[in-house]
Amino acid sequence: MPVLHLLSETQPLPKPPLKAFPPIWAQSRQEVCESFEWFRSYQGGVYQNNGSVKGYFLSAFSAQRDCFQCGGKIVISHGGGKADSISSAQNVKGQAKTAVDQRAQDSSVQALLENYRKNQPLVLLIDDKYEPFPFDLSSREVYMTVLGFYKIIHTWAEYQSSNSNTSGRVVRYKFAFQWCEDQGEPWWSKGPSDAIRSNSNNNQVSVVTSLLCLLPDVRSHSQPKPANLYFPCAACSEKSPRVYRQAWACLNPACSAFWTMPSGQSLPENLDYNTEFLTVIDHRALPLSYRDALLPKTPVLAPHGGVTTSYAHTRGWHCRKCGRLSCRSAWELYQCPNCKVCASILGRVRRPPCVDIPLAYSLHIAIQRLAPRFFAHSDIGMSGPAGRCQTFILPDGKGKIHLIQTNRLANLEADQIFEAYQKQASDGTLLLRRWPLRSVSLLLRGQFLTNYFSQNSGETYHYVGGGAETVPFVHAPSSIVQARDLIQKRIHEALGTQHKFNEVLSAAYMEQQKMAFHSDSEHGLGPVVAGLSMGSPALMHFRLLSKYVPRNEQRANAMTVVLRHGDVLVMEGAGVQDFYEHTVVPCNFRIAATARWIEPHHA
Ligand SMILES: O=C(O)CCC(=O)C(=O)O
Repeated sequence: MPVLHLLSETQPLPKPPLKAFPPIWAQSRQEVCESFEWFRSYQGGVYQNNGSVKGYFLSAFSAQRDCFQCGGKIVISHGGGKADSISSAQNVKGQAKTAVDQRAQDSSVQALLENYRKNQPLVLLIDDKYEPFPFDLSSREVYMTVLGFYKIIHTWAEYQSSNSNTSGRVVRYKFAFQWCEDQGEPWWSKGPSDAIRSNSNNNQVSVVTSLLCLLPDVRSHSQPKPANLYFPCAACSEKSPRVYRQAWACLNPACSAFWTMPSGQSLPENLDYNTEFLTVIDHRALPLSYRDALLPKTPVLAPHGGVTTSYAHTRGWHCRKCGRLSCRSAWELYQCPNCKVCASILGRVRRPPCVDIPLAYSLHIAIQRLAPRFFAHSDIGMSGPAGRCQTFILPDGKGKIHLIQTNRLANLEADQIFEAYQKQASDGTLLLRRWPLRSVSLLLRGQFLTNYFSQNSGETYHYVGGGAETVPFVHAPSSIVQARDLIQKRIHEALGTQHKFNEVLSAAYMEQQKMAFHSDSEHGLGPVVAGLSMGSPALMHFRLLSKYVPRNEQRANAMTVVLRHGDVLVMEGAGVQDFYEHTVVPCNFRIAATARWIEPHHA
C-alpha cells in the first residue's frame, strides 16, 4: 500500500487517448511555423507581430498555479519566459542559469499586456508535454495542436519560489486566457462522432471545416462579470484582482505594497485560487475579421502567370481531411504525410534571369584577384571569346576560387538545361525534395527539413538526404547529366584542366530560400567542387571556420561572389573546405547543380 501511495503522488495518472485527430495539428514545430500564420516562432512560446501576440504556446515547465480550468475555457499561464525550468531546458549544455524577475517591459510580457489592453484575441497552442490537457496527444502521434482563439481576461504579477535565485523567489507575470465562445464548444470536449476521422479512405466530406465553423454558441456558460473582483491598493491606487482564496493583495510589482495583504503581511507560501476568479466571466466575442481566420488558407495551385516559386508557395499545407499541417516538401505537389491526400502544383517554365540582381547587392572582395582571362569556345560556331574567368586566391595557399562567366550566346546551353530542369521537376521525373537536416537543435522536436529542395545523383552525398535517396547517373534525369557535362566542359575551356565528376547535388530555391553556411566535408571528397548557376542571381559568401577566428575578433565574410545565370564557380583545393565555409543566398527562383568527385564506396 505505501508503494501505491507514493506512485500516485509522484507520477501523473495516464491520460485517455485522443478520441480523434484535432482540427489543426502537426508533428514538428517547423510544420506549424511554415503552415500556420498564428505561430511562426521556432524558439520560445510567444509569437509576436506588430507589438502584440498572435500565438501562445503551452508546453512542459508550467509555473506554480498554471492551470487549465472549466474544461479548458480558462487557461492560466506565466507569460514570457525567464522561468527556472525554462532556463535549464534551453540550456542544452546543462550549465546552471539563474531565474530572474520578469518585468512589464520585457518584450513578450509587454506584447501580452497589449493584447489585454486592446481586448485582442490570440491563439493558444499546446504540445504533448502540456500536462493539464486532459487527453494524451501522443496516442495519435500529435506533437503540437491548436486549441483555438482566446482573450486575456486578467493579468497580474506574483511571486514564485525559485531554487536558482538567491532571494528564493522571482516575479512572474500571469495571464488568464478565456475561450472565445463564438467558436462553439472546444473540439476536445466533443464526442467522437463530431471529430475528425483518422486515416479515412472512404471519400467522406471533410469534417474539419464543420468543426471550426464559427457559429454563436447557444450553450454558452457565460456569467455576468463579478463586480467585487478588483480592489484598489491604498499605496499605489492601482486595482488588483482578488486572485487567491486566502486574501486580496496588491499585485503591482512596482508598488511598495506588492504581495502584501491589507493586514500588512505578505501572502502565505501556499495559495490557491479564489473560485470566483476562475469562472468564465462574460461572453468573449470574436471580432468579425477573426471568424474564419483560424484554418490556414489553401495555397493557390495554379496561379495567374504560372509562377509557383513565390514565397507563398514555400508555405505549408493544412489537410482538410485529417487536420495535419505539413511543410511543402515536394516540388511538384502538396501531400499530407498522414492521410496522403495530394494536390498538384501547376506552374510554367521560367526563362532566365528570373529576376535581376538588386542594386543593394555589393561585392566585397578581400582576397587577391588575378586579372581575368578570356577563353574561346570551340563547338558553338562563334568567333571571339566565349567567356572569361576570374581567379581569387585564398591567403596562405589555402586554395583558389574561379568564377567562369560566359557571354549571352554561349549561355544558350545553360538556358536549355534550366528549362529541362523545370520540366522534369514538375512532371516528377526529377524528384526535388526538402530532406531532413542531419543535425538539428536538441530543442526542436520532430523532423527539420532543409530550407531548399534538392536531389543527389551519382555517388552518395550525406550532407543532405543521406545515401538512400541518391539516384545513380544511369537513372538520373537528362538535365542533371547535361549540367555535369557542361560544368566539365567549361572548366576545360577556362582552366585547361580535365575533370570527371561522379556526383551532382541539384538544389532548387524558391523566393527567400537559401543554403546556410557549410563546408563540403564528405568523406572521400576530391579537391575540386564546381557549380553551375541557373535562373536568378545569387550571392555566394565565404568566411573562415569559427575555429580559425581569434576569440575576440568578429567573423566577417572573407569574400562575396555574385553568381549569375550560366556562371560556373570552381572551388579548387581541399583548403577551401578545410578552412572556409560558404553560403548561397539567391535573389529569387534559382537552380544550381554542384558537381564533385567522391571516392566510390566511401563511408
Ligand atoms: O550554388 C548553390 O546553390 C550552393 C551549392 C553548394 O554550396 C553546395 O552544393 O554545397
